[in-house]
Amino acid sequence: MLKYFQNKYAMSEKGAKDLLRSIIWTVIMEISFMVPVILSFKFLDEYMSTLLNSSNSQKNTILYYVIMSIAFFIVMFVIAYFQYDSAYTKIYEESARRRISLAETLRKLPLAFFGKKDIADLSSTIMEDATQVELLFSHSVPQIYASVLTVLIMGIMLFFYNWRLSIAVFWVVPVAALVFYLSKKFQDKMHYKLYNIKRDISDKIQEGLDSAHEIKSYNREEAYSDNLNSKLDNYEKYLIKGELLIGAFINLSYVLLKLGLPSVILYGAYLLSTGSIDIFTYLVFLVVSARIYNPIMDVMNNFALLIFLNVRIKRMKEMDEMPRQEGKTKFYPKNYDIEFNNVDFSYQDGVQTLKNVSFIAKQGEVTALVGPSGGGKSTLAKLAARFWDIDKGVVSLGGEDISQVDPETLLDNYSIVFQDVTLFNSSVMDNIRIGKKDATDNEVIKAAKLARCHEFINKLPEGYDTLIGENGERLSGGERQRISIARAMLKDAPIILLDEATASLDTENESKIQNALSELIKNKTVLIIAHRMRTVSGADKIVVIKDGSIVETGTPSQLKEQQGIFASMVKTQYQSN
Ligand SMILES: Nc1ncnc2c1ncn2[C@@H]1O[C@H](COP(=O)(O)OP(=O)(O)OP(=O)(O)O)[C@@H](O)[C@H]1O
Repeated sequence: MLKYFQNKYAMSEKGAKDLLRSIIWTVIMEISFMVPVILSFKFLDEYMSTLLNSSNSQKNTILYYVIMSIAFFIVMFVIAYFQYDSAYTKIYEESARRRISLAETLRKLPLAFFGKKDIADLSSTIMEDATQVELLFSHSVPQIYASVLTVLIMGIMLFFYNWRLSIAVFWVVPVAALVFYLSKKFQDKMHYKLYNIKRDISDKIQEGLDSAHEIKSYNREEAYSDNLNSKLDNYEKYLIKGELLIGAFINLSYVLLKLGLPSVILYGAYLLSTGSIDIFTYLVFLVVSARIYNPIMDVMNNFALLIFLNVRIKRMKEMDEMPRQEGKTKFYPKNYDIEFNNVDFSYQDGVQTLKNVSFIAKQGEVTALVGPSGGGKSTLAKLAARFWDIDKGVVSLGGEDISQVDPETLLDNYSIVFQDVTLFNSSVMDNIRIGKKDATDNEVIKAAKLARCHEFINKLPEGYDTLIGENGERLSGGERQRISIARAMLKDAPIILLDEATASLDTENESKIQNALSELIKNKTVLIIAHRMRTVSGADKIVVIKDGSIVETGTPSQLKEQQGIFASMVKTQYQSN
């Protein structure tokens, strides 16, 4: 049972145990709710017979039942306490564990996995799905299982008590269940469809938020909102259709269930008149049939939620099963040479991005990756830092295969400056300090000066303490890039990856930064991607990548002599300048 819960609901062992405990307590609580009414009838039955027999034991009977009632009240209180604790407190603990484990999974996913579209999806899995699952587990799942068990236990007990009346109580259950079962396939389909439409809408909204500038500048607002509106209309249409049809099936099942009570009244009255049962038995069955259908209705009510839960759990499982990157957390390479050895890589099955790539980026040298757009330069740089794991071959650092090293440990050795700089809505000081958590203010300022940031930071309203807005919206492209360079300066790691690092800088700033970078990169392994040939002319080695393969390697002067792609790129750029 525990294993079943663990697999079905992607739970920890402790969570599965708590769920089982919660189900048991809910069953005990459901059954205990019937006891006071039965106790009252028992009391009435005995009290009446003592009255009729004019016996003297009336007082004793009352006292006995008062004590019983108080004792039972206490027992019910204790049961309710344990039920609450197991269904809420413990389930929330599991939920916290689930969120932590999802977040932990995120840490271990390949870094490059976090494309923009995926982020909307991931955050909805962590926040919305986890919240819904939490609600379902505290409010519905234990109740559903408990309801089924309660009906089973009560059914068996009643059957032994009086099988004929039990049939009158329970004949409606399989009939209602059949109608319900027949509608299940339809409900499944409806929920799946609705869920996907909803996800599609949140993706669309996220896309709108991410590309608000582009939408405005290309006058695409109307097209965007028409598209979103039609998706919302579609969602509403399905929602109404689904609610109506599901409601119709569920109500039909309810009506069928309700036929149970009149069956017991009529058949019980008949049995009573023939003397086959006594009045107490008749009353007990009336009480039971007034209550027993509630748990069954609960199951039906919550069944749709269970189907919905399955969809969400499936997504969580998918996330849990994504390939994680792990490896040793102690890593001391003997040098910082990066070597690609016969590397194949593809983002998607069937579309090979890199083919049989081999080259070395040596420590103390600047290795420049150049080539036509889409050739695979950025991909190569990302693979050098294990943003993805490769399909074939080896990428090694200091002779050690990086796929065996924990990505966080590995990245300690890298300073990375990308085209798209991510800044956080905190102070400039904190944004630079990301490069080195324990850096002093003076160290941050020194790095900022080297990256030519100091001047513009001082002009900000509160200098280094200025909050720079969501993703640095208050800074220009060049300023953001310089902040990113300052981070790299501060981190001062032995390997430097520069992806178009100076693309958004004006000529004056670019040359200043080039000087600063030349300080930074001394005796380091530098892998630089640059389109501008001026940037790479000082490189020690050029690697030309075209269509995912290396087509030329050598020093700039060697390649110029070869009259190949590099030479023609240099020529074209100087002509256009
Ligand atoms: N995350 C991704 N998922 C799928 N395909 C991708 C992804 N990133 C890049 N690609 C594809 O891989 C190929 C190589 O892209 P890459 O960005 O490495 O080229 P590049 O040489 O750096 O291009 P550019 O100079 O234009 O930046 C391209 O065809 C690109 O469409």
